[in-house]
Amino acid sequence: MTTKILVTDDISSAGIDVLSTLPDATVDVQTGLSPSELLVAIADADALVVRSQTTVTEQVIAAAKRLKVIGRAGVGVDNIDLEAATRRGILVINAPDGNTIAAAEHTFAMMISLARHIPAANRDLLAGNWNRKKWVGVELRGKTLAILGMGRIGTEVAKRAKVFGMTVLGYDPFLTEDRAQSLGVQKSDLDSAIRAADFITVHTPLTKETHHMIDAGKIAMMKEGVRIINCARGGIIDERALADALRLGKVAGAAIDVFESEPLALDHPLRQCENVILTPHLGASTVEAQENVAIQVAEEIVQVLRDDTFEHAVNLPSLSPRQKERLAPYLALAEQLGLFAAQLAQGAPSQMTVTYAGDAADPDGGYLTRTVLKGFFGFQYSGEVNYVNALRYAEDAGLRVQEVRESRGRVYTNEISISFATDAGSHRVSGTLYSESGPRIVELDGYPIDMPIEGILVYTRHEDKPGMIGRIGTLLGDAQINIAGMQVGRRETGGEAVMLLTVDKSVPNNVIDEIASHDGIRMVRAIEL
Ligand SMILES: NC(=O)C1=CN([C@@H]2O[C@H](COP(=O)(O)OP(=O)(O)OC[C@H]3O[C@@H](n4cnc5c(N)ncnc54)[C@H](O)[C@@H]3O)[C@@H](O)[C@H]2O)C=CC1
Ligand SMILES: O=C(O)C(=O)COP(=O)(O)O
Repeated sequence: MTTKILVTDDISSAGIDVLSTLPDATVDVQTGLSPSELLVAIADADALVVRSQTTVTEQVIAAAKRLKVIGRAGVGVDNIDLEAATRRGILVINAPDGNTIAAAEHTFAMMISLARHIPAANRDLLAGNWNRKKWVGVELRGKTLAILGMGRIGTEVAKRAKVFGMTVLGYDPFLTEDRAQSLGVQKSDLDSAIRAADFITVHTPLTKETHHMIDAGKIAMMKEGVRIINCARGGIIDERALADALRLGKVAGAAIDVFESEPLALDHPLRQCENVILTPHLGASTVEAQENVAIQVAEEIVQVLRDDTFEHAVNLPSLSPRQKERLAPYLALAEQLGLFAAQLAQGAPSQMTVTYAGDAADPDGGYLTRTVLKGFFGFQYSGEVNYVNALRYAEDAGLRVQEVRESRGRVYTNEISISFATDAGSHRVSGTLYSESGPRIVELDGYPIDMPIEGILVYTRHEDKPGMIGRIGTLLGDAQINIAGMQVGRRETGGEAVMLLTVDKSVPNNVIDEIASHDGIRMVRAIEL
């Protein structure tokens, strides 16, 4: 089946060229689709590429039967229902730095235009006037600029403001004192920054926390005659409150590139204000930025479709090449242990502890735990569970997962252990990775075992008395099931013993039931890996 890459917003042809390099793929460019047309177009798409115009709702995601990845040729992903995509295991990637300079320069253009009334003076002159007195502006030098959100764009704006001789206050929970100092920015809290500022510019994403971060209450705290710029996202500033403050003169001017609803409605109150500069979401609209973001996102889409690799996922932690190399061998071990644990469990556990010890304990952004859960829930939901949605499956199942890291393994140089309890009992399964023989199971419910973690296994816990192993062997033999390998263990003579067998074919339920009903058998599980 050919791969379909659906592109629903205008992206640079440089990006389309990159997408077209994927063998056996069709690049289907359909811009300006209505919501119902999008539902049809997305149905058989493997990848979707958008900018800010396409709204990727839960309904769109539900209509997509094959979608693996959504690429955002730009930064903000607030037009994509991330939660719905994550639940469906769809990777969302963006192009985080391709348009940084374009957005920072647009912000600066807006700030200077506000300070010097350039658009209004231009309009006035074109109307036939020559009003030199009317358009006297202010200088940026010596003024205080508050930057709310000191990420990529905020930082570039700060650098430029410093060159213009401005005092820069930065508000961002992730701005460290050291970083602020190195940029010549004063780290500030939100209220102090907006109280002190002559100019305020926002550069956060639109989230629940930043929605209406600037509202009527915050505007009331600002200096009379403050000037406000929003080249980040509509909704960070309450537009109605801003329009009121502009009309009253509390805010001397506002330059707005992005709106709560785009395109901006004809009767929107900001259109009625004199002292505003409005642009139609042009922050990223430079030739250079559009090439950058289109190429960046297209290259990643091609990589994801080709071999599942990516760098800028929004809903999955990205790993450095070094981390990837280190983790690669542990992925099979973690997934097999998860799959083993799922078949060991009878009933749903509410708590699981995954312990990483020795060489398996390096920080990995939770990647191995996602892998364990992919195995665990993959047993029940097969192809539906992947790295993107594994944590959601755990949440939905009410499973709390705890990670423990120990610098040394109990016996081995690397160990991964999963322990959990259900109504039917507690279990713990541990594995290690031998460089020569791959993943092995090394402990089961407290008993030392050493077997490759693969194939078809039968696990029993039984009374440690003569004849048990023989009886189990006979029952399997009667069912024409050949035993290929065997490990037994016990803690003390005459107590409980365990046995792990590898067998050559699947063990039917009735054979398992027969073994279970045998005198002295306490537990039996068939486990397929
Ligand atoms: N007008 C346009 O065409 C463009 C708009 N944008 C918008 O600009 C936003 C920022 O872009 P980048 O700087 O590239 O993103 P970024 O991720 O590098 O920076 C965002 C910063 O906001 C901070 N932040 C998040 N929540 C915050 C809060 N509640 N209070 C204070 N700071 C908070 C983060 O810590 C981060 O440092 C994007 O999310 C996008 O919505 C981006 C590019 C072009
Ligand atoms: O990258 C962003 O977040 C932007 O807002 C740019 O939007 P656009 O791709 O120009 O629709």
